[in-house]
Amino acid sequence: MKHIDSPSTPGKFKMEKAPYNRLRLQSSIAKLTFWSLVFVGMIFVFFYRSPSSLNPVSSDLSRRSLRTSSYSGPNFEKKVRQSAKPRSRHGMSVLVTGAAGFVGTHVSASLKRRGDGVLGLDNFNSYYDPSLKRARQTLLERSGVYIVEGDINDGELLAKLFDIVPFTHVMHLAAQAGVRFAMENPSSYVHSNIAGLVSVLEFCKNANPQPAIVWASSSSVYGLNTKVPFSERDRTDQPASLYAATKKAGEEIAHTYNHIYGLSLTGLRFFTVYGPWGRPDMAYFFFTRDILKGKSIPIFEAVNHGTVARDFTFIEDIVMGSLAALDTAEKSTGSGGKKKGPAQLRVYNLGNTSPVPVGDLVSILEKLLKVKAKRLVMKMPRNGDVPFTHANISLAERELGYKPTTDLHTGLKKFVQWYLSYYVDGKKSTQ
Ligand SMILES: O=C(O)[C@H]1O[C@H](OP(=O)(O)OP(=O)(O)OC[C@H]2O[C@@H](n3ccc(=O)[nH]c3=O)[C@H](O)[C@@H]2O)[C@H](O)[C@@H](O)[C@@H]1O
Repeated sequence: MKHIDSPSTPGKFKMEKAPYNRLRLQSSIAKLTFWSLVFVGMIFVFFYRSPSSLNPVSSDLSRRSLRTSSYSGPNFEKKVRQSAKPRSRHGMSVLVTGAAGFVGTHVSASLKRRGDGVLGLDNFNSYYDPSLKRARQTLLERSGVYIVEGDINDGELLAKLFDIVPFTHVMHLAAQAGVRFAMENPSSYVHSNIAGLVSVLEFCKNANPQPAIVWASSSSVYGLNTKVPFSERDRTDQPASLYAATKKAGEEIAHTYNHIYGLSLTGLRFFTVYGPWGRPDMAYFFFTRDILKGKSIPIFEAVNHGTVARDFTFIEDIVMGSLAALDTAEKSTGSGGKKKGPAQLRVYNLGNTSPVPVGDLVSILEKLLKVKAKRLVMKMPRNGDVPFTHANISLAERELGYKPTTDLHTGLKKFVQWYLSYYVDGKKSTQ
């Protein structure tokens, strides 16, 4: 019995008599078959049905390959090609990152309207109400702009898009925005504004032909500077928030990619952009919501009851400046990741050059909404805000023909009209 129980014991098997041996052999084959089936079954269960928590790496890979599979196929490629195709041979083919964002939507629509090809990319994150981003997407789709849903850090996806389309330009607007949120979620700023920028530049540098890149920097890079108006020649080494620090880092990274790889790079320092389809995290937007709801609104003041002011800039002026930056961008000089000669490297202020105190912004909103605001004046919290911004725009005027034409009252009137039709008449939730 002992031998039957241990059939594989070497040496002892030879000692058995012949009929008994045959019986043992049959029994061994049956057992071997049984255990082989069990083993194969276990392998199947392990690889195909294991819960993701058991193997995070492989589950992440399989998730990614599932996602990537929705980025392939003739239908996907056709939509991408069609959207990115300019109307005429001389038009641009622009990849707009952050296309479902506030500035991204307006820039994409304007480019498409004038005949350029536009492909959008956006991850539709939930930093603010994603349904607003979806509504912007619907708007763009109606005008023929397709937005691919994906992240700028997804190398496989970027490779695919650059494979399908030889973009002439990249308008890089995807970013983690907002000055104060950086204290709540610092890593999201590093992920989007630094790692994400590098990811985009890596693909641009390797592309053949290399596109010219225009991207969103920020007025916040002037940080704690006191000399006004802020000029591009001023120092930018004292940021007041992590947001500002990541935008400043972006400008240095742009220098590096221009220097090593010959990428044509233009950074636009936007000054507190506002307008229809804007961002609900910005003061003018949630002040409007809260005034209408009868809620009090916190109005910050600087030390010694000093006024806090912003160079609020209307979205249509920003769009004009952004398109002018694309139109005047020279070609990148590199090819296949190698620099062939010096390339353009530019930075411009896009502001309105007339700062308005936040209290005055509230007064304009009160008139437009015909509702008195419950003002709660308070000391500016130490959360990354700066007391004032004021752009010197002479460089953009000279080189881009940039000339803002909308004052705060006119711009807010357009915003309020949109807000009322979207949220009140359209019965959308304000959250
Ligand atoms: O120009 C820029 O670079 C930046 O402009 C805005 O940042 P910010 O100017 O701080 O815009 P808001 O957050 O809308 O604040 C506008 C003004 O309202 C003030 N504020 C804000 C919030 C609040 O509760 N109360 C209040 O008085 C702020 O101090 C600021 O002076 C954007 O949020 C940034 O993403 C952008 O990069």
